[in-house]
Amino acid sequence: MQILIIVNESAGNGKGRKVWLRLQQQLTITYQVAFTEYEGHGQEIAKKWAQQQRDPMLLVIVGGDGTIHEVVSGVVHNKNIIIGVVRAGSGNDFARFFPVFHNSSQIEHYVKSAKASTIKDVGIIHLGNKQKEIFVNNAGIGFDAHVTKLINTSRLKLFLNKIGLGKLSYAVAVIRGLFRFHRFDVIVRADEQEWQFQQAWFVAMSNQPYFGGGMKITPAARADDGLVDITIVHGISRIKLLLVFVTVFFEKHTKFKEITFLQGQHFDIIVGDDQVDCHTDGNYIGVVNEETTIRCTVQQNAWQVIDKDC
Ligand SMILES: Nc1ncnc2c1ncn2[C@@H]1O[C@H](COP(=O)(O)OP(=O)(O)OP(=O)(O)O)[C@@H](O)[C@H]1O
Repeated sequence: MQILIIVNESAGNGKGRKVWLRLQQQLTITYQVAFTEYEGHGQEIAKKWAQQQRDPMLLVIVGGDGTIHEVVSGVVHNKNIIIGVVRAGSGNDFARFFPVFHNSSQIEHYVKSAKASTIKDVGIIHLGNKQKEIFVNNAGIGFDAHVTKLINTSRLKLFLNKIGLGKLSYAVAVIRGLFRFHRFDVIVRADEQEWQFQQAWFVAMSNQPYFGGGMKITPAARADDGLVDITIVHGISRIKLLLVFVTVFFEKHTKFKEITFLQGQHFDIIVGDDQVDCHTDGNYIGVVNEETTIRCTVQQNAWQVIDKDC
């Protein structure tokens, strides 16, 4: 079985490089390696390799959720590619739900043994007619995407990274976002049904339960049920939103009347504001407005992951 390792050395504020150096020292099997050098490069590398592939290939990703998003985007519907991940990100929501490799011996054992894999769903969002993106973990519009944008554009992150406090940048961005963010009205439609929400903080579209670095926001989401799970947090104060974030860690947020859970095969989402931020798997993708219908669907049998924790 051919093995390609795609490494994002910058993932997890430099953790990618450390994890890779350890793997490199320990691996005794034959493999090829490619390093991502810029945003979107993971998708380009994965696509190029997958197109040439005639036999099964294990594609090992050393990185976080954003790198996984890019690589899976490059190989969806390619039956020869099996994804294995060695987590090296900051949030690592993928690794909280999907099976991953924890060390080099697990990779070697997998390659030498039965090489079992399972087939998973992928979420899809269309932003109007212009843009189509997949999501492996989740996509979101509103507060979570706004926080992602703040982290990406903040000079504070560079500074915190320099002094070894990079992990703080998420907390700082959440607090800044909490005071700046404008809540928005939103309509969600599915077949004949319509729901209207006022003063929404965010709409999360999930393929698996975890979001934002370990919050089990959508406990019912499963990546092989052919369904997408929508969570809308609406009509609550800033202080109560913080309370929601705390209770998510204990799965008590499901009791709030201001959090609505929907499940289905497809949804149309229309915001009543002119600039609402949007992300897929933690990668910021831009803004949507009243003119952009966001169509969210799911595709089954879209990609393969190693069968279970090795
Ligand atoms: N060499 C590089 N330098 C800078 N950014 C890169 C490089 N290679 C890839 N990237 C970008 O880095 C982004 C972040 O990577 P990734 O999501 O894996 O790490 P993370 O944000 O620390 O982890 P997580 O998403 O799990 O919190 C990716 O979306 C990718 O576009």
